[in-house]
Amino acid sequence: MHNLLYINGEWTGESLNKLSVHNPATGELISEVPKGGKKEAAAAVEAADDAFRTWSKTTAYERAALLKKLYGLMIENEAELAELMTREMGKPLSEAKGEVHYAANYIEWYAEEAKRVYGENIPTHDSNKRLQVWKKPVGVVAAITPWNFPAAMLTRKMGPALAAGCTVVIKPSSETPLTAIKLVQLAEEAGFPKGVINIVVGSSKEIGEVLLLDSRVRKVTFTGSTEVGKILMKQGSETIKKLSLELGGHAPIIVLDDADINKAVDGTIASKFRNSGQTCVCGNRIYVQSEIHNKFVDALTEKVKELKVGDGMEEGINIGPLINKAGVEKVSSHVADALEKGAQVVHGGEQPSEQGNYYIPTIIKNATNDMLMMNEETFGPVAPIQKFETIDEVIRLANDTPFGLAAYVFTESISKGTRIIEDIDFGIVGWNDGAPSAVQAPFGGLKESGLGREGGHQGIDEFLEMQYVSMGI
Ligand SMILES: NC(=O)c1ccc[n+]([C@@H]2O[C@H](COP(=O)([O-])OP(=O)(O)OC[C@H]3O[C@@H](n4cnc5c(N)ncnc54)[C@H](O)[C@@H]3O)[C@@H](O)[C@H]2O)c1
Ligand SMILES: O=C[C@H](O)CS(=O)(=O)O
Repeated sequence: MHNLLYINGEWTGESLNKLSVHNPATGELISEVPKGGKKEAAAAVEAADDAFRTWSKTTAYERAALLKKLYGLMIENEAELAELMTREMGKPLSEAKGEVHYAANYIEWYAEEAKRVYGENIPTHDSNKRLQVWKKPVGVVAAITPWNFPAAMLTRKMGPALAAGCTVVIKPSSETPLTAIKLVQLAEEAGFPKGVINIVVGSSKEIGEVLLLDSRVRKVTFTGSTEVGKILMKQGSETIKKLSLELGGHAPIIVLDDADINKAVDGTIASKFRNSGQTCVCGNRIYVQSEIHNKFVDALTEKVKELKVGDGMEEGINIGPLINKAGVEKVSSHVADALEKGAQVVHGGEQPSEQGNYYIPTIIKNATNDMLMMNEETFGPVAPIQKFETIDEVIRLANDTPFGLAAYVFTESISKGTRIIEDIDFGIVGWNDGAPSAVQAPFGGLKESGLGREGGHQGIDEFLEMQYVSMGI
């Protein structure tokens, strides 16, 4: 099967100009994909709008059956999907296999949630009336996804949208379109009717304008940078789009003096270095209380030195390449800025060689709040450590950011942990846990990290409208 666009049940786009997909580890050309634009986006919206009339009338059980078939096909194709992800995005194969299951589990979870969309009976004030709340699918959904989790960020949207009875137009990142196209191929194989699922790859500005400005698109669900999220919010206001925004983060990791050092080190590594530090929930700044500071730095350094850097297709690799040269340049500039402002490199702090988009997993100490990496997403394998004295101080430091996605607290004290978590403004908190994400839990941020939640029973509400019905009898 070629890598094409999928619109109204047809694989199309052969005659269009192509965009190239390269392996970030080797630079090799993996595949070419048609570069779609306004025309293809408009055709996809048309197809999704037509299909909505029938798809929205299917039963929850019919939709659940198709989602379960797609789940089964994803698991059957785990190896191919994982290799595709590693080759187009760079993450180690072991992480890519994990993402296939994470992504498939969103499909399975929402196959069941489809059957639990309940309305309400409201106690009437008038014996001649009956009051009810009916739930209905919102309509045509545009799903715009990032490159760092090419499968999971798509199924976290596609799963609930389809389960609710919506139709979808997918716009994946041009860095990693192949995984998304493969998932749509599997959806076609599962038997989803034509027009229910459509995918358009290409000019994000052109495609985005169509998806955001066409009134037939009733919902836009976006995962990506806060900068782009703000653009989409402005565009969506033209037709009052329902919006879900899963945006950037800048997670603090807080380690108190009474922390279990092993939990704190293992949790920091899980949070910081997963996907080579290219996740929205990565710890971006590490605050360590003064008494435990040196012990924590030594223990973390010892573990980080064991992380192996290389091509994610090789056995035993923990840190793959960053997505592209720009990613490496951003990490290097953040490290250089920190060193200029007085930080010290404990381990790493450079590329292993000029070849490939690799960066050595890095530990930096004596970080201070004026450094770029303490304020902007580094999106790379760099762990800056700043010492603190009091709980009030670290709550102020943690909250001093426009972001509010994830945060991590390592303490064995129930009272201290509760006090900190109550006072920090983040949508997701790992308490002695560096990997909190789970399909059954609501994922999302506060402040400039986004709007709405994905995952959990809350995630399907983003694709439903409620209708209040007052019935005279
Ligand atoms: N909160 C979350 O769940 C979450 C998850 C993953 C990544 N992210 C964030 O995403 C960012 C990294 O991903 P990225 O580099 O792909 O982000 P990005 O914002 O550059 O791109 C995300 C998607 O938006 C598209 N896009 C870009 N400009 C657009 C426009 N004007 N109109 C329509 N679409 C447009 C891109 O092509 C891509 O498909 C980081 O900030 C990371 O924190 C957040
Ligand atoms: O990068 C953002 C992803 O949502 C991370 S997670 O795999 O969902 O934790």
